Amino acid sequence: MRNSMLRSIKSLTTSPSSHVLRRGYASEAVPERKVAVLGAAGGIGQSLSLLMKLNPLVSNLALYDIANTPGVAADVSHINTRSEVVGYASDAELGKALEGADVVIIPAGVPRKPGMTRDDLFNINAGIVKGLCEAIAKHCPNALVNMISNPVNSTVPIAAEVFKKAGTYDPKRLFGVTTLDVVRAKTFYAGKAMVPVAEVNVPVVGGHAGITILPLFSQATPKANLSDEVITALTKRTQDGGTEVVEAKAGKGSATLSMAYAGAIFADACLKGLNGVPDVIECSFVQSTVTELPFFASRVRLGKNGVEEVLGLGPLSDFEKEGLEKLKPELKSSIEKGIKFATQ
Ligand SMILES: NC(=O)c1ccc[n+]([C@@H]2O[C@H](COP(=O)([O-])OP(=O)(O)OC[C@H]3O[C@@H](n4cnc5c(N)ncnc54)[C@H](O)[C@@H]3O)[C@@H](O)[C@H]2O)c1
Ligand SMILES: O=C(O)C[C@H](O)C(=O)O
Repeated sequence: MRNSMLRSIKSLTTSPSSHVLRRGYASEAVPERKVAVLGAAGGIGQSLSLLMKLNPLVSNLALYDIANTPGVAADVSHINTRSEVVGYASDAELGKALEGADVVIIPAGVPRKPGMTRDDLFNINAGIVKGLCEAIAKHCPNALVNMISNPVNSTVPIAAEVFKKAGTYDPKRLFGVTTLDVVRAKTFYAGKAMVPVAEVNVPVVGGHAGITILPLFSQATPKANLSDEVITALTKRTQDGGTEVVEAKAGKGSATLSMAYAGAIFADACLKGLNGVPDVIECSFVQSTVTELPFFASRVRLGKNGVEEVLGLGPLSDFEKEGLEKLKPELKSSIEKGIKFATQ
């Protein structure tokens, strides 16, 4: 389909039945914000598009995929919330999808099957991410980029190199989405610590694959007196959380629903930061000087320009210090693999 506008339906901005809109418009002016989802018709993309349609901070939602976009865009566009939804279905329409975007979320690419590592996705996903980032550099160089496509430890460095080559790189605007690791760590911790899950906070640092995922349960709140054995088991479960889902889905892909939830939380934090909401803090895989590695996930303060501040690791237990040293060689090599791919 050549026409770039597959579906464009303005939401019912005056509908008295919309609680979301009443909340959004009652007392404060909400700025216009465009969010683009690249890979919007996929397992993550569909649920994430739904969740972004429910977000009152979004005024324009651009849904892009190389397959099945019209149906997803038409479907999501019928929801009576603030944002206007437009679907874009081919490479020729990617520029229009990106134009004016404040936040670009990328869940495009293939997922794992049982027995695969995230790095096994590199050969296909590296090229997909590179192409999409070239288009971002051209059409919305100032957007905050939320990279979901795996292997995140390599796709973020690929994006950075593409942007450097285009002369648009701003490390404050590039994020690897590691929120799902935090979501899992919170859930698993709450179960063992017997505390209300909604009150739990756990930083997760490092990267997003196996042992590079390092949850800092010594800093978890509310505090609980968990044994070393339980902490070791919680750490392993968090590191293997993706594999747990891949195996349960038995060949039908990897985490999509929990990832969409996590992606929506992270994009919402980016939008809040852009809108000047103070003290918005999330963990993310960003350019970093927290360790000697050029990219590293840690807590990040978000603001009007993206990353306001990359926060340090805080005090680590001996177990976490050991985990930190163990993860560095693997993370380093994944970062270097991404850089090499993009610069060759
Ligand atoms: N960061 C994380 O925590 C996390 C969590 C879960 C999954 N993932 C990763 O997210 C990616 C997507 O997973 P999924 O389950 O949604 O896969 P999926 O196969 O269900 O969906 C991927 C979508 O990407 C689309 N696509 C492929 N090439 C594209 C391109 N060039 N431009 C636009 N769209 C394109 C496909 O058409 C498809 O609709 C995988 O790489 C997966 O490993 C990351
Ligand atoms: O495990 C995967 O392959 C997908 C994702 O990275 C996850 O953590 O669920």
